[in-house]
Amino acid sequence: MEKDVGVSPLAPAPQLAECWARVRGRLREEVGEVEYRTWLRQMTLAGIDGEEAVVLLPTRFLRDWVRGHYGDRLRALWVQENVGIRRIDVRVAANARVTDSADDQQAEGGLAETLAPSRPEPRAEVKPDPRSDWSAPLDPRFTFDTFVVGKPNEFAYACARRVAEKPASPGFNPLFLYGGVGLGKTHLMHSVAWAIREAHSQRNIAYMSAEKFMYRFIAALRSQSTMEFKESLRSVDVLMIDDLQFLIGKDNTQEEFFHTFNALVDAGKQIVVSADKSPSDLNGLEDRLRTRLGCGMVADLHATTYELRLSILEAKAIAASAKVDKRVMEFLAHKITSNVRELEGALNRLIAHANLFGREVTIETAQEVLKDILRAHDRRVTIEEIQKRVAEHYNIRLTDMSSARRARNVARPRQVAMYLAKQLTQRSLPEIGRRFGNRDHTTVMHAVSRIAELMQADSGFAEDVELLRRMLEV
Ligand SMILES: Nc1ncnc2c1ncn2[C@@H]1O[C@H](COP(=O)(O)OP(=O)(O)OP(=O)(O)O)[C@@H](O)[C@H]1O
Repeated sequence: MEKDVGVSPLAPAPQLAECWARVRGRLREEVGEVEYRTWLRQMTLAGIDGEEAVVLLPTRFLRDWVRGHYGDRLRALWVQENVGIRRIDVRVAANARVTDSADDQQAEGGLAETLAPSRPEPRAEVKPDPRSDWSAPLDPRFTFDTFVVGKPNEFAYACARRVAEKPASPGFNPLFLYGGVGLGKTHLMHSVAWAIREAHSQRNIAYMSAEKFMYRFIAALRSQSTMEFKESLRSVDVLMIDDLQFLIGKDNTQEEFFHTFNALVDAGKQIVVSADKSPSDLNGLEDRLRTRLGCGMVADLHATTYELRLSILEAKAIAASAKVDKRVMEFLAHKITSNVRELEGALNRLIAHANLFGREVTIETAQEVLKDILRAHDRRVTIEEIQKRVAEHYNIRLTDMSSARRARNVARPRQVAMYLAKQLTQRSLPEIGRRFGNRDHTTVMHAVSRIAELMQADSGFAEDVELLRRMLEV
């Protein structure tokens, strides 16, 4: 049970209100508009209790969230106000009401009207509002308009569009989007949510990461409010869970998700899920859940092509109103191939550099500014590629990389490949050993030091290995 909030403000209300407005304003600047509106907008100040400022929120969930995520900042900001506050207490408001209106005075964080002990209010039952409680903030940059479509993602994009236009249509429920890291799954999910929100503002959309889903579920178990949890979750029209792979191994949460999933699909609600693998490859997910996830539309976001990467860079440069030399973008699209997030990060860094020095970035400057990213990328060559290149170079069969043959003309190239695998990849010695016909890690260690020795002793051999390294790094 919550303590009753019967706190009297020490400072006169107008002064207190000013302090509180400053605290809120600074927090708003720090966390950004989207985050502020999602979590903090409904805070009200109950008053000051000795050295403690008492802040109210309308639901237990919001209270826990604000306490856990913003409690320290709130305290620090209050301390800065120099009115003797040392602690913050975040509580559920006795007569809280959840409001969705941005204009609402109380929701905008005014001084709570509930303070005066002389005016006891009955404790209202706070119904969790699925929209403000459930959904994580949507990134305003992640819309269909800003999503660049190319061969690798056109199918996923078309499916997402279709779901946004006609939620819960047969064959598209659930929509399961999957693909490697940073290929646009979250971007597409947010786009679907924005589009549905725009076309059907009355629909309740709950978008959250699987991690958040689990957090909420566990919090509900702890506070013995699982019924409330289930009811509020089942009242949404569109449930979107990002990074579902997080539920692997979390059996209880999977179970809950499975029931929610069934209840929503049976009620004709749309589910959209993203993961890093297809349902059939998500080992560790219960079979029945896997089957259900795969029975709607499954769409893969494939690895990007050079053309798509270049188009994305062009679009992002335009969006940032930045002029970036086409050759620099081509260089980036060529070099940074693994994920779009990293590509975007590199572009942003170059734009910041150009702004700082007031001149356009050249390829040479890009190489210098992005040294760390490019180096990490260069190292991302696979053991298979190394084996293939080295086998070709020494004219031996690829299978000899893993065979038991010990003849010098085979064993030496194999050692070179092991040496390069150690130098150019992040793999451990045992892992490298496994890829070379299940050899022991001491064999790899021996190969690495033997090749280093030979390179010291024989400059011709050293040049040969260096040449191979350069070829693999391109
Ligand atoms: N096709 C695209 N067009 C425009 N931007 C894109 C595209 N694909 C990815 N991005 C951008 O790349 C970044 C990473 O994308 P996103 O977060 O959606 O990836 P993800 O697949 O969800 O990654 P993770 O596996 O880490 O969850 C975002 O800034 C997103 O806007």
